[in-house]
Amino acid sequence: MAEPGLEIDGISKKYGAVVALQQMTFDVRPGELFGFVGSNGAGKTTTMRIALGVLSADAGEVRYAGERITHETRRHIGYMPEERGLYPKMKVGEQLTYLARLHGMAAGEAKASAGKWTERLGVAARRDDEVEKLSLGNQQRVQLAAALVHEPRILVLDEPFSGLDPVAVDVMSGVLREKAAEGVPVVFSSHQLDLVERLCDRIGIVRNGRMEACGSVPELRSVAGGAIRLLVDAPAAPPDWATALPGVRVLGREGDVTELELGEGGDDQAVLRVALDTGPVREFTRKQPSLTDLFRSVVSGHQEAA
Ligand SMILES: Nc1ncnc2c1ncn2[C@@H]1O[C@H](COP(=O)(O)OP(=O)(O)OP(=O)(O)O)[C@@H](O)[C@H]1O
Repeated sequence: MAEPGLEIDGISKKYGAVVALQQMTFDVRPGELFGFVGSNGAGKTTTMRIALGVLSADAGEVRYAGERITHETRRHIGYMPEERGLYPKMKVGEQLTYLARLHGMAAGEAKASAGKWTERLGVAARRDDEVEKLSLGNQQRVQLAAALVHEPRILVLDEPFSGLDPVAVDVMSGVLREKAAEGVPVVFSSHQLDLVERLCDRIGIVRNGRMEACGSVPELRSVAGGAIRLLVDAPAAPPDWATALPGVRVLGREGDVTELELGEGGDDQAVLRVALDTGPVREFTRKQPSLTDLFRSVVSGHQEAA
């Protein structure tokens, strides 16, 4: 069994009559980048707040390295809250140094760490500016620096990528990969599913406060099952070339590319032979469902992906 990292075990939470979490369970292993995805209101922020200890659970347990998480362990979590929590009137460098000191770093070490992370996140030139004078994207870089400045052993980030430009996304992705490579369990929530698919080792899909599906993208695909789709680029083929094939449903055609779904009795080799009979075949590929397709299928409760 893999070494335990951050474990969320059977967490339930109600806000008055609103059920926010029902037996939420998953784990983030050391060195793993875990993507936490779900519709608005699914329960991601609530889970993260409970992991951090700013909110208490009605039931369940959060563990780190096999032990129930305590006030002391929580000091080693780097957290990026959804509602961002910087002091707008404080200078970037001073603020980061202050936050590192709050987490127990010595003065010199805190200053050096603030310097290192502003450098790494591309905001070193803004160190002496007040946070409120920075653009939103740069404030977000500082917010990530605030989560990292005390060199945490666990990273919990609530939508760290929202509103970032593509370069900032690359910087942020690089830093998260680096922290994971150092053995830190990293969990972040996001609605940017392409990015989550590219970046994460495993993904948890949340629906109505429950973990509905959890695993790597190939694992999620194999659980979802579903029909095989083919893309066939046959430039000389007439528009109806595939309509009479048994077990084949034509989903659409864009330019020379026809998208097909194989059902009962459908045979990809028969499709290829018929396509070749029409002339050249430039592309013949199986189309894998993307994380967005899998998400839709889990959230809507249907196997059919868009
Ligand atoms: N302070 C609160 N008081 C009452 N209900 C709340 C409170 N915070 C969250 N909720 C409710 O709990 C549920 C889970 O919300 P949560 O913010 O955890 O979802 P989320 O997955 O982070 O959503 P989003 O993607 O929109 O940020 C929702 O039904 C929400 O309305």
